[in-house]
This record gives sequence, C-alpha cells and structure tokens, in this order.
Amino acid sequence: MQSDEYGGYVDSYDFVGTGDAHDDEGMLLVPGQPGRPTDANFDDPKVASMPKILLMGPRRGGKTSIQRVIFQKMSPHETLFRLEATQSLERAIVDHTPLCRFTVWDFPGDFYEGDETVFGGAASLIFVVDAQDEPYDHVLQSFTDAVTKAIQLNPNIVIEVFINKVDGELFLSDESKYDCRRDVYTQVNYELEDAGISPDNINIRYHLTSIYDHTIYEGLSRVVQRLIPQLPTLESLLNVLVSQCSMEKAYLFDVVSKLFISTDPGPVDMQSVELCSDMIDVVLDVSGIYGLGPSQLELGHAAAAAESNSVEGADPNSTSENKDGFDVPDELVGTLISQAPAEDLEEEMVDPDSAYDSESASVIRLSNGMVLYLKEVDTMLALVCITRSENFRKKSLINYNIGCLKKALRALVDNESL
Ligand SMILES: Nc1nc2c(ncn2[C@@H]2O[C@H](COP(=O)(O)OP(=O)(O)OP(=O)(O)O)[C@@H](O)[C@H]2O)c(=O)[nH]1
Repeated sequence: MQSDEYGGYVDSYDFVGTGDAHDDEGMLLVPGQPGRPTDANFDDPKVASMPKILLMGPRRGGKTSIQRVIFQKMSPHETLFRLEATQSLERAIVDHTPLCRFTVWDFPGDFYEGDETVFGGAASLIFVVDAQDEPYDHVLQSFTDAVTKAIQLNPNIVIEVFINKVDGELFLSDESKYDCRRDVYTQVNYELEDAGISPDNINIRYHLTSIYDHTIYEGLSRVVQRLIPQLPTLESLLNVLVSQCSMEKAYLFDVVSKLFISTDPGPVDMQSVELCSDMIDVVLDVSGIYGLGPSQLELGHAAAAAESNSVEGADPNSTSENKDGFDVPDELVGTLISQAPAEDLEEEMVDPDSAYDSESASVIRLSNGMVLYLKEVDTMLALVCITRSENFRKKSLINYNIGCLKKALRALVDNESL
C-alpha cells in the first residue's frame, strides 16, 4: 500500500544500505530521507512537477556527499569511506514540508554526456568544484559546456557554483577562501567569454562550502529558497511577526534537512542561523530521548521542550488543541503517533518524524540576554525566533502572533494544493 503523498508512508521500505532500488530505466533511486520509500515513480505527474535541482561537476567534487549529508543525515566523516564513485544518475525526492518540495538529481562525475533534455525542466544547476584540486581550468571548461547547453535549453535555469571542500589546512583563513572564490570567478568569466557567452547575461551565484561545517547548509538554503514561489509572502509574514513582537530575527526551517527556507528581510547573520539550526538538533535529540514514552504517545505528545537552564515540558493535559488555542488537526496528531514505533527508540539517529510534532516548542536563554524560541508551525516546519529577553516577557502575545502565522502558512499550503 502506498499513500498518495510522497512524504507519506508506505508499508514496504528499502532503507539506504539495505538494498538498492532501481526504476524502469535502471537508475538508482535514493530516498529523500531515511525511511522514505525508494520505489518512487519519477514519471508520476506530481513528482515530475516538483522543481529539479541538478548536481553536476567533476569526479570526487563532493556531489553525493552533499546530497547524503543534507538530505539523508549521513555524517560528513562517513562520506570518506561509505561513498563510491557514482556510476549512474541518482535521484531523490525531498518532500518533508509542503512548502518546499523538490527532486535532487546527482549526476556521475564529469560533464553529463547523456540526455541533455534534463536541463529542460530544471530549476537549478549546482556545479560542484573541488576547491582543493587546483588548477581549475579543466573543470571549468566542462562547467562552460554544461552552462552553455543548460541556458540554450532553459534560459530560466539558475546557475549556482559550489566551491566545495573549503576546509582543512588549505583554508584556515578567510582570506584563502576569498582568494579561491576570486580565482574560480575569474576563470569562469574567462571560460564563458571564450565560449562566446557574456558573463553579464548569466546570473551565476558562487558559494564557498564544506560538508564539515555550516556553509553547506547556507549554500543549499539559498538554492532552495529560490524554488519556493511563495517566498515573498513568507518573507512579509515573517516581517510582520518580527516587527509586531519586537524580535531580532525569525527563520523558517525545514526540520529534517535543517535548511532555512525563509527569513524576514533583515540582514542574515550566519552565526545566528547556525545557532537556530543547532537548536533544532537539541529539540529533536531531547524529544527523541524523552518525548516518546508510551504514555506520551497515547496522549499525542511526541515533543519535549528544552531550555538551557530549565525545561519547558509539553503540558501533559493538553489535547490536540494546545494551550495557545491553535487548532491542530487530529489526523495530524494521529499520523504522528502512528509513525512512532517503539523500535525507533533503538535507532542511533533520531527520526525527526517521530520526535517532532504539533506540540514541539523550545526556549533557550543565552547568557548574552537573547532568547531563542522554536515552535512548530507546519508539517516538519519550525519557526525559530531570536528575541531580547525583555521582549520575550509577553509570551502570550508572541504565541498569538505565531498562531496567526501558522494559520497563514496553512492557507498558503492549502492554496498550493488546490
Ligand atoms: N574535505 C572535504 N572532503 C569532502 C567534502 N565533500 C566531500 N568530500 C570528500 O570527497 C570525496 C568524494 O566525494 P563524493 O561525494 O563521492 O564526490 P562526487 O562528486 O559525488 O564524486 P563522483 O561520484 O565520482 O561523481 C569523499 O571522500 C568525501 O568525503 C568537503 O566539503 N570537504
């Protein structure tokens, strides 16, 4: 039996590492998330209509590692010994939250010589360059080939260059990273001009990334944000929330991938994004350990709330309509409960599906007087706010406004599925 939702659940799974599933064309199918079905049909109109992100670039640049670390929660160190060279196109569906759905196409190294029509329906082309493998000229020639074909077939495609592996001894200083970016940028422009393409006519974004730190999340978040048609609406909703509640910053995170899909229009400070993203780990870990007792499952409380000094636990008496008065659909609570089998507790990795639900909330007070406030706002979507402690006193006002935001998000999702 298969559910009609791709983020839904089937009763037969092929987990990563327990056997590879192949589609009709013999392509290896990789689940978008551990526990997701691998027998997804990429020809299904619903899947086919999702935006496509293409991962291309030279061999061992780090394409598969990026995909596995972000979307399948492989630890960066594991990529060292668990990944073999990609032999054929690998595709994955990323469908954790209704506002952000897409497919990732991981091509084998070197420029893809096969069917160029793949560029046709693609939203983004990410070209992954190994920053530690100088000189880049040979690699960037194949980049020019890919870009030329991509923009010929699809002028709307967004080109992103991930200058990957900016870590280790070679890139200890920020200066060395910026030098590397400048080298790649100059070389790309040179190659494009050589191929008769004016670099001014193509919008190419450059990201310095490493799977060993937060830069890869930042780079992919920027890519993914461009795929969301409702982004301007999300930004203005967050803007209203931030100004009404005198917050410093608010981010919407996909809880599973930990990519931030939107924020208010104020400047983004990556340290604060990292902090918010770490908070998601804390919530999932604490909920995974303490939030899944049988009694809580019966009551529909898969969430625990963490606070650095004190813990704000979920109200044991609350029902599916929580204390803030938000309407939490009973079916949702029911689904979440049914997805939390006891054996999950034995898994080393916390399954976000079972550790995160409509009751999930957490407050962390920092020693510098700032407060981080996390609240569930939609399926696998978390709002993480940064606010001064003096502005956090009117918590009911903040919760009321977050309730309004939640309703607006639901309306956006419902509109989308019409
Ligand atoms: N230091 C460092 N190593 C990385 C990073 N990303 C990937 N690697 C390593 O690079 C090696 C190759 O990674 P892959 O993900 O297999 O590269 P690929 O581009 O998919 O290679 P093909 O499958 O041959 O196309 C692995 O040993 C990874 O551990 C990074 O950000 N920093």
